[in-house]
Amino acid sequence: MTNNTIAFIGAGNMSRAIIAGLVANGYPAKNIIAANPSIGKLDALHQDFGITITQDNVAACSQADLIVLAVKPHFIQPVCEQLAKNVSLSNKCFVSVAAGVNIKPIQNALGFAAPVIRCMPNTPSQLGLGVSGMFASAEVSDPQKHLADTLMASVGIVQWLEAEENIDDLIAVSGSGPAYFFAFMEAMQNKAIALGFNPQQARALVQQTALGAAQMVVENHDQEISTLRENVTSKGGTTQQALLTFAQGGLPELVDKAMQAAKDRAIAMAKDNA
Ligand SMILES: NC(=O)C1=CN([C@@H]2O[C@H](COP(=O)(O)OP(=O)(O)OC[C@H]3O[C@@H](n4cnc5c(N)ncnc54)[C@H](OP(=O)(O)O)[C@@H]3O)[C@@H](O)[C@H]2O)C=CC1
Ligand SMILES: O=C(O)[C@@H]1CCC=N1
Repeated sequence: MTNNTIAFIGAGNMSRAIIAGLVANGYPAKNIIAANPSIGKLDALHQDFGITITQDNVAACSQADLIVLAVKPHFIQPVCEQLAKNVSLSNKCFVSVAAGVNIKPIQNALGFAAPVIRCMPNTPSQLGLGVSGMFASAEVSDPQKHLADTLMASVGIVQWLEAEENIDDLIAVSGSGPAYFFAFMEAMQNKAIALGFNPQQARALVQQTALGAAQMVVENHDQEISTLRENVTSKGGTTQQALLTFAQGGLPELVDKAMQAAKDRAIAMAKDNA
């Protein structure tokens, strides 16, 4: 498996996160190549992980077995058309991490029914704590699926999905999800500062509380999250008042609406990128 060459097209946040995980898990840096138009992020990847870098997508893909498409969604089509024109693509498998770009338009841009895997990771992948949803087109072989699984398992947990449309559901939960928690932490941090803590204290209080709460969920897997919440909530106490305020403000409905909006946006993007 580690003999396979993996090319990353686009050297931004997601590529960096996955490359960091791969190298940390012992994938040979000499078998990883990243391509990006500007040189700064490439230089950093070379220095930090020892991988091969190039500003030429075609050169990166020519030797690759697995090609990770990690550009913004609107660049997927032109990048695939460029590769189709200039690289012999038979026997190569594509992993697209782009939100809102379905397999069919990727295959259309590549000019044939290429093996394509949709993958929806998230940014905690850079710590090895990611979640990746994966869906493989019918053309993907078992060894290609295994290689893609190895790739993403190096940065977190992998969930193979039954239908491509489940990727849009997963984006709303775990793809965009880190930002929901960051937004909540930002709001808590702002109030902590308003209460008189300095910014460093406010951040320390909020981040350790978030980390502790998440770790409690992880370690108490036999308990419902609602039970952990109830354990904090003394009758007639402070937490109860805060939670009542959340409920009166419609927090559960708001979360429902926000996640639905993320899913709807993924579907709309897929129509634009069809
Ligand atoms: N960020 C996230 O939380 C998640 C992102 N995704 C998906 O991952 C993809 C990448 O996102 P992210 O890494 O955050 O984005 P970034 O903007 O960090 O990275 C995209 C990179 O693509 C490069 N690029 C632009 N045009 C080309 C091209 N023609 N050929 C090769 N490289 C090119 C850019 O280079 P330059 O800067 O030099 O222009 C940039 O470095 C998106 O499609 C997004 O939907 C999926 C899950 C989570
Ligand atoms: O916001 C986005 O579109 C991407 C996909 C999931 C996280 N970031």
